Amino acid sequence: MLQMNDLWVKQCGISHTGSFKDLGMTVLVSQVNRLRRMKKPLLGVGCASTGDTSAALSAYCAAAGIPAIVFLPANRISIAQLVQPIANGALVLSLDTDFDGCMRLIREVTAELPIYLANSLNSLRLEGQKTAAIEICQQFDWEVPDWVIVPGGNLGNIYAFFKGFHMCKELGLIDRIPRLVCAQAANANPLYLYYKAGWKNFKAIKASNTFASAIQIGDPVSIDRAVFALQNSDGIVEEATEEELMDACAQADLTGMFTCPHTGVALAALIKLRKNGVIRATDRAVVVSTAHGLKFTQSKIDYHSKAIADLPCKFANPPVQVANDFGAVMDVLRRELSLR
Ligand SMILES: N[C@@H](CCOP(=O)(O)O)C(=O)O
Repeated sequence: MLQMNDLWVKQCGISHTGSFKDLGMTVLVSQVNRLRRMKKPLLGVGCASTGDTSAALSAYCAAAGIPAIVFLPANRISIAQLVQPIANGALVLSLDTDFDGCMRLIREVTAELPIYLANSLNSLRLEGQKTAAIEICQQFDWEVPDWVIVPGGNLGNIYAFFKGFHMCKELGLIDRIPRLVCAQAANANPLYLYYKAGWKNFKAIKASNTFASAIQIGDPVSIDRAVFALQNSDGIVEEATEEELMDACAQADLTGMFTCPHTGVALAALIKLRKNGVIRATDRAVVVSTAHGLKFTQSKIDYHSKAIADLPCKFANPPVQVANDFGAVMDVLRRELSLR
């Protein structure tokens, strides 16, 4: 469909807690562990989260015996993401606000109490996350891809990728930095709007509901870093509607992947940029897959059951209800298999 022969997906979500957040959180929690051994007075480590950061923080804090405190927007994250910090023994505050509200609160709280802030405005996180960029270079034997497409919400990750590529270039391991694309959900697109306005007058927005709930963020903490990364990599910002991102996920899953909606946003951006000729058929492009699709089964079930209002769900593959009867089963098989 895209007629590309050098297209890759960098799987950053097939990891211990099922998202790329593991890369940076191991670095941050290791440092906190060291601070505690040095008897620095820390009550614990805290974050605001849309579900992945909190899962990573809780897991590594549990392993290190450090109290974790997570602020989550009530009813805005998946069940799988909610149960991760609960199971790992974190103190979970489910707040009647969105992610941006949680972020404001945790910043106020950590200014008041000796709780170490674990969101990606802490550069230790980005030091860990940048290793994905180094790995991409290494996996291509230090040949730089033309494009790297990263979903963006709080916007630390796009900067972490830039940092990783920039470091490789400084070290002489690669000769250029790939063009970065930050892909946002159209329902949560403050960076896209800023880009379209020629980087003039950034305005935080109220993010609307999106299936890509982990990037449902209207006031990203790393906005300036993201702009720096994009401006210094001849970067682009693209957006994807709910229909585009869910269709892109479903199409990708047909290849054997099991994508999360945020990866769907990046894939939808790729499809658009390929269709309008910005990305060429022969370009080497890497789409960053940020989380495991198993964290987002409800939206996939709803899609494949065609149970989403106003979404045609073009690639739905609903299960066929059949009576417990040999003839009925044979009829279905004959009908369905002739269609595939
Ligand atoms: N998508 C994030 C939101 C928090 O962002 P972070 O960059 O500060 O970790 C999440 O999973 O919580």
